[in-house]
Amino acid sequence: MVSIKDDYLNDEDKFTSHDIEVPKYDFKKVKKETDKNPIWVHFGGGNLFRCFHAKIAQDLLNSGDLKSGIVVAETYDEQVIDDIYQPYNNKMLQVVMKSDDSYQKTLIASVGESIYYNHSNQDGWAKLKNIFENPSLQFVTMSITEKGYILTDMNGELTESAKKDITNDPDEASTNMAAIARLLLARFNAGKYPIAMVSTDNFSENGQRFEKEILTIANGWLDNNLVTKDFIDYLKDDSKVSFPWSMIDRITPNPSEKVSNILSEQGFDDVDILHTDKHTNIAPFGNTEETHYLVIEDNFPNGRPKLENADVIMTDRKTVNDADQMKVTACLNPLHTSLAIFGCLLGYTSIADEMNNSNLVKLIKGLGFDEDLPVVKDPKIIDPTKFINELINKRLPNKNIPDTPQRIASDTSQKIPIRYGVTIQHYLDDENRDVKDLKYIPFILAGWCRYILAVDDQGNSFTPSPDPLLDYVKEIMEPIELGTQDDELIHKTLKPLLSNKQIFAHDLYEIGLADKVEANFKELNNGKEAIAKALSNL
Ligand SMILES: NC(=O)C1=CN([C@@H]2O[C@H](COP(=O)(O)OP(=O)(O)OC[C@H]3O[C@@H](n4cnc5c(N)ncnc54)[C@H](O)[C@@H]3O)[C@@H](O)[C@H]2O)C=CC1
Ligand SMILES: O=P(O)(O)OC[C@H]1O[C@](O)(CO)[C@@H](O)[C@@H]1O
Repeated sequence: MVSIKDDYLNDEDKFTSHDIEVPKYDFKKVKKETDKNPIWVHFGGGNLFRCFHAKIAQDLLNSGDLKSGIVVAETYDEQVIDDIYQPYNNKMLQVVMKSDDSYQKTLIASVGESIYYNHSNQDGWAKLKNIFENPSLQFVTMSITEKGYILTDMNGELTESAKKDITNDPDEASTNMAAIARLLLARFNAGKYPIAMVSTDNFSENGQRFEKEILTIANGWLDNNLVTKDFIDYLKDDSKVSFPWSMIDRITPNPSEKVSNILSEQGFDDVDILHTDKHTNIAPFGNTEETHYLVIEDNFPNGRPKLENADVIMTDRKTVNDADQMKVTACLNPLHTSLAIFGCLLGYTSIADEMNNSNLVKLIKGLGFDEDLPVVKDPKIIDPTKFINELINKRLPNKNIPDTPQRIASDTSQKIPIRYGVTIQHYLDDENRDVKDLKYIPFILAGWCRYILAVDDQGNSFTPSPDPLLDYVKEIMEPIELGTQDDELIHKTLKPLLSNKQIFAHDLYEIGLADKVEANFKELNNGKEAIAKALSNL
């Protein structure tokens, strides 16, 4: 048997005899260097980070392009640090699930430090502040999920926590954005050192959103005389603090039981999957796909390691944005989310299995090729048609990837405006197109309304995936049950939902799309098996 905790430097054979590639560097030296000269901090040490960012750092440590390891900071889930990072000396096993059914396994040791960075943990609170006061720090990356950036409620008003954060001492910060702004304030006070703050979360213009939220906090502090105007100038000065935009793509499902069992059969010891109290699903191993893209705006005021040597595409903001729009608003995520919604409704628990349903394939091809592709810009660095074909023909059907519609269905309310709203906007902006000609997008939006009923196509109830707006939308849909066909009731019930710009990016009544959504909803809600029927008639 081999364990992550085994000494890969002195007992490399133990790993290689189990087909596990080991780091080419001494992680203890890397740890020392991380303590002395930190370069890279990452917020949100979840599965994507472990399988993607940490491997990039490993490649750079292997090639000598990076000397110190990543400092992982968790603001949210202390169990991730206490149970998954610390007991394994911050090491993990990356499993790449290839389409030929094989696994490529790599021991990753590129995390030099892991910290629970939350006001409730004063040690971590002080430690990360110290790291931000160090001039050597060059950049931060983040994968804290879309909801990690939220400072406002449904009405666009600051949440209670955000209000508290802007009136309180920065050292009392409770939201992620205020806790990070506190660190930038420490860096400013230590010597106005430069830094790049790179969001690698899955939403368009992520750098801009990140910057806006940090400035919301900082301006609140200014209004309350907690900081000086100099601090705001520092944050706004691109040569001091930059917020590069990024596009990230690598399907990284939660650690799967199947992979755990296979690893165990192959003689690997650390296979227990942890389901934390805060709903992170994480393990000493991470499972991911082979295909991956990371595109980052090259704006790093304090320098950076040669990320391009680890396959990262470094380019200008416009190209990042085009690549991101291509992926998040057109060629991947809208397709993924529609498979998530209809997969849950049809009782699927595997994305790959859904790809054997010709009606679902017809749906995502119609959405991707007929509605999204014609209005999306070619980013030039990645060919959109090739990308979408690779997704439909190779990535989604890969049976070796244990991805589930339930995972992708989480937080759908947060994803809809970007995944469908942007394409809708393109149709509204183009005088040669009519938004009313859209067929697949209204059908999918109606599918989500049907999903909120939490009853599948066989009439069985299911538990919807976590979503910050779930209670709100469930209450709206309360008057409707499976089989409701009363036009007036459907209209009255859906009206507050479909006119909500926070969720749909548009008032669907104002733009003339709501009638279609209501009609699609009625069809999808016409009793048992109505969804399968509607899909086949599409
Ligand atoms: N998993 C994937 O395939 C990909 C994910 N992404 C992006 O990365 C994000 C994270 O994905 P995973 O690492 O796979 O998820 P995960 O569930 O494995 O980990 C989520 C991480 O975010 C933290 N987190 C959760 N809620 C938070 C909150 N409210 N505030 C601060 N931190 C919070 C968790 O503690 C954990 O570290 C996604 O939401 C997406 O934006 C992007 C491309 C691929
Ligand atoms: O819908 P989510 O939760 O952002 O996840 C989407 C999935 O597709 C991806 O965009 C693939 O890169 C990843 O974000 C994830 O595997």
